Amino acid sequence: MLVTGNDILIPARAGKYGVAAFNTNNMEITQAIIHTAEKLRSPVIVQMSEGAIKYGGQDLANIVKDIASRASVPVALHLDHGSSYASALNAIRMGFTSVMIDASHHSFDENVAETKKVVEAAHAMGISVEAELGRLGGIEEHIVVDEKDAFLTDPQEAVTFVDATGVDYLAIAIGTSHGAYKGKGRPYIDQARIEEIGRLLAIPLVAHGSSGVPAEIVQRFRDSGGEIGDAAGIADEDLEKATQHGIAKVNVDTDLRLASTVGIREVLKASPKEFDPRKVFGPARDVMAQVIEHKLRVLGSVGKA
Ligand SMILES: O=C(COP(=O)(O)O)NO
Ligand SMILES: [Ca+2]
Ligand code: NA
Ligand SMILES: [Zn+2]
Repeated sequence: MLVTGNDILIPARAGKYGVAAFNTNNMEITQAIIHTAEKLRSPVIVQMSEGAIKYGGQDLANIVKDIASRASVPVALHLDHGSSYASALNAIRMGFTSVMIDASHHSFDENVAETKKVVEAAHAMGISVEAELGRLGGIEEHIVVDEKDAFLTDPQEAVTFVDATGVDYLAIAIGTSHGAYKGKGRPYIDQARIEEIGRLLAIPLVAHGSSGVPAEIVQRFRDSGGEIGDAAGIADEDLEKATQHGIAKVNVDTDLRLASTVGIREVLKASPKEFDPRKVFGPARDVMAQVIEHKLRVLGSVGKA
């Protein structure tokens, strides 16, 4: 069933498990996410960035809403990295049940002001809101945040921010970053910082940049003709630990991008004569389902629906 972000994340925070928020851009990605969540009796969040809305629009949002509404587990449709009040309201008009307003690259006061506006409007319509405090490294959609500017979330500031805005869940910068290159080798996750913020805030916390970039998928990507440098993602045990101290929503996009491309590359390489799209996109869906299953198990949301 299609529900709000709070319907999924408040129980997750209380139950000390993480709920994956997977980015989608088409039908097959959406099917892999929701069907795997149903198979494992897991709640799940399907999210669309502004780029995905540009790419698939209301057509894609309607595919997500339709599959979600018929699903046997709770599913929320979430706007990822909404860049403005207008963008958040547009998503709500499209039927999203959760929206992120990401004003973390602005000053603290501007972030508070923008977030407050979205919270008031969204709550008037029964929609949950995510905001962000602190800056991740890597590329945040259009904003490139280089390492020295990437700053981690201050626990006291987080309390002030949540009190001032009434936001439902808070994305915090704890060492993760977007994309396949999350720093040299295993990214350092500031667990002490998560524990401190989790002690001070009862609301669900959000970890962005949480793809694991599994070595096996990276190898298959290379073996099927893909080119990628020494990619690294967050370690499973770091993610598991974070969910014990308040992280309840865990954003994953890169892993599905890699998995779907592996599925497609392997078919095209093995069967040069193939041109039935179902034979190309079907395997993409299967590889994504494997990656999704692994993530749901790592986060502990299996059987929670
Ligand atoms: O934070 C993410 C995705 O992060 P990854 O690049 O690690 O999948 N989306 O908002
Ligand atoms: Ca941000
Ligand atoms: Na988000
Ligand atoms: Zn993100």
